[in-house]
Amino acid sequence: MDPRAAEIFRERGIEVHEKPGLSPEEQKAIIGEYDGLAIRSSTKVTADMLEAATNLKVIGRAGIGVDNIDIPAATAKGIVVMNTPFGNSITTAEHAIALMFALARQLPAADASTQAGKWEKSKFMGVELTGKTLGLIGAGNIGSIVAARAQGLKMKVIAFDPFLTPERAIEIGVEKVDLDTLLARADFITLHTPLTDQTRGILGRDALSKVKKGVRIINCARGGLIDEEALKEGLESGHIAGAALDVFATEPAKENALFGTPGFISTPHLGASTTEAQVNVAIQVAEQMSDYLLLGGITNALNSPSLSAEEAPRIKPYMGLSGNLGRLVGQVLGEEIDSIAVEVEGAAAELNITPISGAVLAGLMGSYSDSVNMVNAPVLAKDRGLDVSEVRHAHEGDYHTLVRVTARLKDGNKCNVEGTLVGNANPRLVEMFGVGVEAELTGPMLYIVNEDAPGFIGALGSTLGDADVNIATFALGRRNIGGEALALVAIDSEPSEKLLDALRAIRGVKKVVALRFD
Ligand SMILES: NC(=O)c1ccc[n+]([C@@H]2O[C@H](COP(=O)([O-])OP(=O)(O)OC[C@H]3O[C@@H](n4cnc5c(N)ncnc54)[C@H](O)[C@@H]3O)[C@@H](O)[C@H]2O)c1
Ligand SMILES: O=C(O)[C@H](O)COP(=O)(O)O
Repeated sequence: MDPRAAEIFRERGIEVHEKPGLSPEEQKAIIGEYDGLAIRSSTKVTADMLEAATNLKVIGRAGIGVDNIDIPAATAKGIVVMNTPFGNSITTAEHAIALMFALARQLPAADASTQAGKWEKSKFMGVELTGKTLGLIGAGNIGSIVAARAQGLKMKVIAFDPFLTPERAIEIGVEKVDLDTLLARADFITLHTPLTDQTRGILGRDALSKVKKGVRIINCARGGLIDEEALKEGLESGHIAGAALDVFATEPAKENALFGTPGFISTPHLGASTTEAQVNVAIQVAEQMSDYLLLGGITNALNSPSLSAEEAPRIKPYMGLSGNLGRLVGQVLGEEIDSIAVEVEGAAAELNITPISGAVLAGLMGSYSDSVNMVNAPVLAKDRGLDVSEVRHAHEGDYHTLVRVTARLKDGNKCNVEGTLVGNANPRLVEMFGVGVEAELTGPMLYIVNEDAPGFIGALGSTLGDADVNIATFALGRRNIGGEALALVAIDSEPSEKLLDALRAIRGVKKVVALRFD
């Protein structure tokens, strides 16, 4: 990785250890010490390695492809995975074009022959690119840059990409076609898709049997996209005139069946290897990871919503409020919850709602599992079949800003809690289950539901006093005189089971739940 990455981490006050060339076992042995991991393509981040990553918060890929990272395993551990999706795209597109020229004019073989003193002028007859058809498989960032360069070379560009909209195809000047049409028409084929379960082997034996005779194939994306054995057979039979691979099914490719095949050209995964691209991705990955570790800003994450470093400080107090509202609902209603709605009102409606609902979920799911955060909470919630919806109300109600969490229970009933920020900074519960009650949710607390009758507060005070438990704050609310009342009592020490039983035995008490907040 370019040294600028380490410089940026250090400039921002983050200690950096550079550890090139470690074996997977050595990586696993030390990963537990680190908050962040910055990598290129050769580091494999497996579920096994992540098991030992007890402090890891973020993985930064200085590059585009993330097929070397087990993202579901990282997500399950609450680790953000980021890449730098644009930093090396021009460089990689240029490499694809370079390989296309190299194939058209057999440059590597001609160079080797000339330097060997052979002067084989008649052997190296080439083909022109002008007027030829280039087939793009994948027309995203890199594919569209390749298209623009190829159009400059007067090539006709056709593209197979199921996610390419007709409007975008017009914008980048390519004809959208299906894969079979591309295989039948293209004089040159270049691959620019990620390696996924859908794209693995996209140029397999069957597809390679359908290509136009004399086609030349370029792969600067990922090795697993092409069946290398079938490609070799196609080159040997002469049906395929040439192939240039920058990437291989197994890397480093120190041995490969394709080596030495006529018409075959290779480079050692150099697509992103220019000074400019490496500086770009190093700067981006270090800035993004530092923003996350120091400010909570999230950019280019593959498993978490974005949150700019500028917005993160404005959202931060809401995260505390929302996390505690989720925690309150989770601790009181627990397994009864069927779905959750997160509503924001007033000033909160101007903010990005996704991290707010993520914090609610993290608080709620934290009452069922350990090590829950915004990254893994949505996955854990989905696993439990918990539906989550988000609603934004621009109008201001009784409070200038409000977050409301409504839990729909399995029996169909709905319960809601609401909170605001006092002075835009201090989280405060303002309503619980339809009862107005103002409380700061902090530390150990007791939630008590009782019949509104004289004597309850005295009995509660003496029961806590007898157990030597000090009351920090006390919030009360009731539905109506003599009806159901609720109390939220912050206490200075954790309540024992014996104390909870004693509280439950007070006359008129219907429910006592011990709560814990950050
Ligand atoms: N050789 C290198 O050094 C190098 C450098 C950078 C990137 N890469 C590889 O290039 C890939 C593409 O990068 P990008 O920035 O263009 O990504 P991108 O996400 O911008 O574009 C990928 C395109 O592939 C399309 N796609 C997805 N599934 C497809 C399918 N089944 N069939 C056809 N098209 C499909 C997507 O719709 C998208 O348009 C990366 O994922 C990475 O693996 C390699
Ligand atoms: O996906 C990418 O960005 C490229 O494959 C670059 O990989 P590298 O980090 O090995 O240059």
